[in-house]
Amino acid sequence: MNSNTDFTLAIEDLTVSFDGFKAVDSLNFYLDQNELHVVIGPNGAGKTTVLDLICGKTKSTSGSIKFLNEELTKMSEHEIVRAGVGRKFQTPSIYENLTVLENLEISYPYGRTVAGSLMFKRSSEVLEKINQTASEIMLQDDLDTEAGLLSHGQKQWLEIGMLLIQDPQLLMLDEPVAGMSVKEREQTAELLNKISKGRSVLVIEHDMEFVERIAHKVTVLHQGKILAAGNMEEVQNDPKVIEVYLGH
Ligand SMILES: Nc1ncnc2c1ncn2[C@@H]1O[C@H](COP(=O)(O)OP(=O)(O)OP(=O)(O)O)[C@@H](O)[C@H]1O
Repeated sequence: MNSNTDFTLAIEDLTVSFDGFKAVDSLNFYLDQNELHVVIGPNGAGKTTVLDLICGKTKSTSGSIKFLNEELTKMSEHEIVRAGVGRKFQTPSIYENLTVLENLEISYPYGRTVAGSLMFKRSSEVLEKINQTASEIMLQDDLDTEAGLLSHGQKQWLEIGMLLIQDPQLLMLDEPVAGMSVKEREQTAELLNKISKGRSVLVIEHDMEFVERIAHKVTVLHQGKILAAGNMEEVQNDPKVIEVYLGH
């Protein structure tokens, strides 16, 4: 067994059964700081379930998930967010009729409710953080734009910004470029490369061109287990991976 202390995230022997069906089966998985790790694999492989387990949405049947040495399997979803885990789902959950600035402000960790944070007086510190986040997500010129008017890609970036403003040490993204234009994909690749510095990023993705652009490491899941792991080249040339996933 690895020593957990060196990793941002250390998953050991993690299993979840749904009515006897093991969606995740004795999984071992480690993530370093500054690492951008992509999980790929066929439909039903267990990718989303792994993210659900990490963020506490699904409870494990057995095994351990250590994040910065805290055991996540014992914590509620809320506690896991506060411990520094941010997760972006496929469909954006931004507030369409609020501006970009207001969306970012709502997500600032001082206010946990919409009403609470809107009533809070904006301090220069908060504004500075909002501006810094907006430029990171390429929306610095859209602070006063209603979120509903943004392009599909910009909405996805805004949601990433709403997570970034909370300074998560682990950011998880489920198919972040689905539905994006070619240009937006390129910009998202740059964005993810930037934001993996100083934290860990875990991405589920099917678009192999995008995976190639961003991944430091790739893990291939199949039937709840790791089929292969390594850098993109190793994984792409693995006959098992070609057989169950890339060859299709
Ligand atoms: N809450 C649940 N109850 C029962 N079965 C579930 C539950 N969640 C997931 N599963 C099953 O676990 C398996 C893994 O699903 P999961 O969504 O993690 O796969 P995935 O790799 O993310 O697939 P996709 O690429 O299609 O999103 C599937 O067979 C799914 O039906």
